[in-house]
Amino acid sequence: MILIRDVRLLESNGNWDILVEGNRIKRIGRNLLEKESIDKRDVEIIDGKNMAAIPGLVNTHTHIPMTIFRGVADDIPLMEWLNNYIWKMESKLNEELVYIGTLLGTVEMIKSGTTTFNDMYFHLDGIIKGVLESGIRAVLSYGMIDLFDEEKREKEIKNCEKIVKKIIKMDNPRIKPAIGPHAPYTCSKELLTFSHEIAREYNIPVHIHMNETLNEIKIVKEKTGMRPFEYLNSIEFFEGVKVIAAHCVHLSDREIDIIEKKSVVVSHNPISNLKLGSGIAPIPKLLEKNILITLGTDGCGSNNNLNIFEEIKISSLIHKGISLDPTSIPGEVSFKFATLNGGKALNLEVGVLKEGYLADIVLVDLRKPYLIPVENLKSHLVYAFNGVVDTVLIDGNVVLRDGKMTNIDEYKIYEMAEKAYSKLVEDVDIKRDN
Ligand SMILES: C[C@H]1O[C@@H](n2cnc3c(N)ncnc32)[C@H](O)[C@@H]1O
Ligand SMILES: [Zn+2]
Repeated sequence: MILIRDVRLLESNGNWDILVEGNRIKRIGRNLLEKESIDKRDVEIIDGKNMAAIPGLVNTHTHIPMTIFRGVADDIPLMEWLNNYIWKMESKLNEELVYIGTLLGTVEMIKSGTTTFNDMYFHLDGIIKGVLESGIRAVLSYGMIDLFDEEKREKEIKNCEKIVKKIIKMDNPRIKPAIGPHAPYTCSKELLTFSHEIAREYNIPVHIHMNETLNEIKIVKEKTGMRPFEYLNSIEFFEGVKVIAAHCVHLSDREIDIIEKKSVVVSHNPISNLKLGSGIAPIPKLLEKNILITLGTDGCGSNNNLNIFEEIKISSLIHKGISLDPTSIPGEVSFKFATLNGGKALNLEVGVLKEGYLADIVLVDLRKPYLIPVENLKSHLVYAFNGVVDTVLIDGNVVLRDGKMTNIDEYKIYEMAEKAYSKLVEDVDIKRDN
């Protein structure tokens, strides 16, 4: 058991104790050591004085191994970015490079309070290894791209089935499977239909890029005569499955109706959308409907970090700015995007500090200048905090203590990641500035 003592909570005044048993929150109360007559020899005590406890944050859209692509290709449009840089470098990836990129990404996420991420990428064995070692929680999908080629499609389908079965067989509480058709402009109708069917068969979510840029909408319209959400709806893509749609930047009213009617979950990635010049998703409009909004960072090639606190802040400020309405997207709402809503989106009992929920808990040290006056802590976590957290529990295990990873050597990972990066760029002929 672990007892976090004397810690501040966001939703109630004063200090509290949180008792963790196994991988769940057993009790939240006061003087639990006495009340629950816990034998001191059976419990690890964490001193929560001068700390606040918040639910571990949820990042609903990442490509975690892209940490080793960070900074390679800034300031260029999406299609050029994908074709001339990213997809070239990805063709050189292997399990080892992906494993290292994943480790770096999990360290970065845990140190900034993210305890669950929803990922779409390749070489899943490397990602799984990194997730297992780091102690983080993940929903993992194999990113499928067939570019409308039948031979590629068969390969993608085989890979997808293999990985879903492997993750399910692992039966690890911290790793869940999802189905990851990349996007309607890179996946054939058959591959999209396969994705829907297998997601339904295994009752697992679908994770897909949707309506990120005007260009891709034009491509889909030329191919199908419909806008992306209309096209997917026409092949019953949303029937009976939960779809997490990343981006959703350029939407028609009809598409917004489909999102609402089919309970599509939106992963709003404001920083990636800004950095790639894709646009700004109409979040205030979506909030008028019954639509679940969550937050994602996308990959480090288009952000360039995995600090979801930045998405919380900017997903509030940006909409105030473009609507000229400072009451738009209040801080409490954007904080919920990355906590309560993230847990709902992924069907995980995370994102709330509540008895019975999974023990994914983040402790923030309040003795920081930007968290004073502490009374307005809820506001600071949205508008002032830099995301550097102190202690993190995931699935009831302490993975970060006093800002240091407990179970992996972070400095060794930084070295490994530097080597991985040099290997990656030396094999690939991409023009680089320096
Ligand atoms: C899983 C696949 O998605 C690609 N990828 C990474 N970022 C984006 C983005 N913003 N939009 C579309 N695809 C992206 C990865 O580079 C990989 O090829
Ligand atoms: Zn993406």
